Amino acid sequence: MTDFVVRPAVEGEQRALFEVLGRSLHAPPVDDERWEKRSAGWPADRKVGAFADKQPIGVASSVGTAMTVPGGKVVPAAAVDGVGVRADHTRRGVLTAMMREQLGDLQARGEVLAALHASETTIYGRFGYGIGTRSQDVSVSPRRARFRDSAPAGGQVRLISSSEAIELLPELYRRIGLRRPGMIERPQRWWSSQTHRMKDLVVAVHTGPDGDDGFVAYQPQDRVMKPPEMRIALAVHNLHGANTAAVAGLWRFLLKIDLVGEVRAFGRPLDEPLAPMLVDTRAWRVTDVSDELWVRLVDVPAALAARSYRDGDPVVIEVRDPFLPANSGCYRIGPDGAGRTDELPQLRLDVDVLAMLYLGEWQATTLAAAGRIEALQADAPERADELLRTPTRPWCGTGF
Ligand SMILES: CC(=O)SCCNC(=O)CCNC(=O)[C@H](O)C(C)(C)COP(=O)(O)OP(=O)(O)OC[C@H]1O[C@@H](n2cnc3c(N)ncnc32)[C@H](O)[C@@H]1OP(=O)(O)O
Repeated sequence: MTDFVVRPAVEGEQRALFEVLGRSLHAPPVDDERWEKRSAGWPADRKVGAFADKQPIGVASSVGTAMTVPGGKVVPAAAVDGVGVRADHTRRGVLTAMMREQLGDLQARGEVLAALHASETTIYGRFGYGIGTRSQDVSVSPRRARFRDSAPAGGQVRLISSSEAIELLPELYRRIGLRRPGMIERPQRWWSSQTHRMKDLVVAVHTGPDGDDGFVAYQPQDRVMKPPEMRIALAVHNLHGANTAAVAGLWRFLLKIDLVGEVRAFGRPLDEPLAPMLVDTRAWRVTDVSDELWVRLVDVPAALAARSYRDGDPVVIEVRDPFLPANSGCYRIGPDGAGRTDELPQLRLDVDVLAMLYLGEWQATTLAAAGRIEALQADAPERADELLRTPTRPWCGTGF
């Protein structure tokens, strides 16, 4: 029996919904001071609420953004950023009802994709989300990390204050931040939500031949400043460059800072080309690889039409989308683009699996071998790989 209602939140309900979210994520209660800091970044707009006896018991929030897709187009997208259900109301279908309401809202707004960072991998597949990007955490030893003569060099790095960072980074990110599939525009609200964090971070900017072209934000950790040990670790939370030279320049900077025993970087692209730049490749140690962005094709025809495809024989894919059935059907993808077709399918897959292929993270052959794709023609997975291949790994690089 449904004993709750799900509807868009209205003005005045924000704080109670924020509390529901916080509690579901085991955050401390929201006092006035904390709410003061967060309220501007938590408007009623784009919040779906669930209510039982008029009390809020669930929330699903999103922010409007845009995402780069393979080929370089940037499409309207939703960053789904706050989902929680009160612990005494879970497993009764509250999230399912909120997801239905939210996806309907995103469709109405004309958003082609939705994306989120999942707290658990078992939640979102049923709503059509699949792992669209993965990332790695690395630990680098500055003592061992010597760059080869062939590694990109040049450029300058300067430290800036947190108030300069608040001024400069939004514009810099706007110029350099959409270069890979999976990267998203950072709305002003995102930057505002980072303002209080920025004070704890050290920020450095890289300048290349065409001006500022990269930045890194890091934080000292595990401080040991007692002889004979004088060491800290640096935790890198954000490192973006317009090109490989800028990324390499920022890494060179981090790895030559005095008194640093380890540089830990979180959520880096899987194809960050740093290890092969080093004389001792084991100085670059991957400590974790995990799902980064879960992606949902909200409008499958528009999403497939927006990305580019490589040369190769076209493939007909049957997509099953029980949650948004209008997306279901057969699509022909080929070097000239993609669209609906009446032709017989050669591959059959669920919409969450299409999301795994869409940005180029996974190969159709891998997912067919795993039983996630049904190959109705034996060579169709290989042909799909050819068409969908991307020159760089997709990566988001923005937490939300
Ligand atoms: C983008 C983000 O914000 S990620 C953060 C997500 N939030 C959290 O992790 C906070 C803590 N957890 C919660 O608030 C809730 O448990 C939620 C939001 C994850 C799920 O809400 P619920 O209302 O319980 O989900 P709902 O009842 O609609 O479940 C739908 C299905 O998903 C399954 N499911 C839901 N949550 C989980 C989970 N954490 N692990 C495994 N299965 C799950 C249910 O068993 C159910 O399966 P069924 O359809 O086979 O019966």
